[in-house]
Amino acid sequence: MDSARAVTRAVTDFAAEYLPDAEHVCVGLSGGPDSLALTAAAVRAGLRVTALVVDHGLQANSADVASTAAATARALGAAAVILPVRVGRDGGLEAAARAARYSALDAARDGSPVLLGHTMDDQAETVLLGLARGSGARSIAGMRTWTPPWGRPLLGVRRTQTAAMCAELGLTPYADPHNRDPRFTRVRVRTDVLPLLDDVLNGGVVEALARTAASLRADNDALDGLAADLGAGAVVDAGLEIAVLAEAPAAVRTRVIRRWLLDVGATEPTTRVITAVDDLVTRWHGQGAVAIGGDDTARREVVRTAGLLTLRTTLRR
Ligand SMILES: Nc1ncnc2c1ncn2[C@@H]1O[C@H](COP(=O)(O)OP(=O)(O)OP(=O)(O)O)[C@@H](O)[C@H]1O
Repeated sequence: MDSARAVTRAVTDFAAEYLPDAEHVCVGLSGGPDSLALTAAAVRAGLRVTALVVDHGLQANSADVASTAAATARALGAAAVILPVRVGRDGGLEAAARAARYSALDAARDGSPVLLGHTMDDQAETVLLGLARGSGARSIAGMRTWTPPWGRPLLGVRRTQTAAMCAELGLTPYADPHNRDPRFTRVRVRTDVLPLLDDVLNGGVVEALARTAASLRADNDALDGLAADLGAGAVVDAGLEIAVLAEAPAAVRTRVIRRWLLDVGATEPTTRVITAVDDLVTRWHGQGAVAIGGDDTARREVVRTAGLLTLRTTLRR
């Protein structure tokens, strides 16, 4: 029962640190080994647990998978709710399924935190993929343990441990064929790239990548703090003062710009938009504008005028 004990300990430690007052938690349960082990561990940790099982309706057997997962959760001593969702096609199937899943979990959680079964292996895959794609520090920093209402108690746990816990408890997790389908980049990273890299470097690669993520998160947090201080002094009449911004290093400037864009109502700004707005600060003299989207009725731009970045909304005819 070594793995069951280790995984349960991870959940107990997580709950003590982040949810000292919570008696009820939800668990996002796909039926796979990670979230099944998480559900069992949360019950064993003494929490009152409701397993939320999202049925994306994308595979012929999805309703059976969901009801088996829910039944297993009930047998473990948790309550279980199945949430059928309709998945659109916006931004690709995987992204649409993820968006539908998170919004269903959020709608069903009823004020409770939701624990997710991401493991150290997921973290390592995210870091490696981010590095290979030239992503910024924010995405290479990987997932956080606690971004309310989402908790990830298993980020320090290996996937081998969740599988072993399921075996120890006699649980049969669902083996999602997607998780073995080599057409998915992440699957190739998991099955081909990481094992090879681990072999070449004599082991420890997953742990090392997770350490990289953790140290980047610490650096990011420090830069976020500096940016918050600078941003507080740079906002004038809902605009951003260029002179204050221009003195700061790029990592701080771009953070102030991102925060300000969010505050003035931009949806999650892309790196391209942030870089273009930053160019208004560092390269433009006089006037300039960057489109930041909008909708059918209005066009939105960031404009540089008289030492200030401001948001301009123009109604479309
Ligand atoms: N259909 C689902 N219903 C509820 N929660 C889900 C669902 N799919 C994923 N999740 C949650 O998100 C986490 C990460 O999802 P991901 O797709 O990476 O995992 P997975 O392949 O389903 O593996 P596992 O179930 O073993 O965690 C899961 O551990 C689970 O907590």
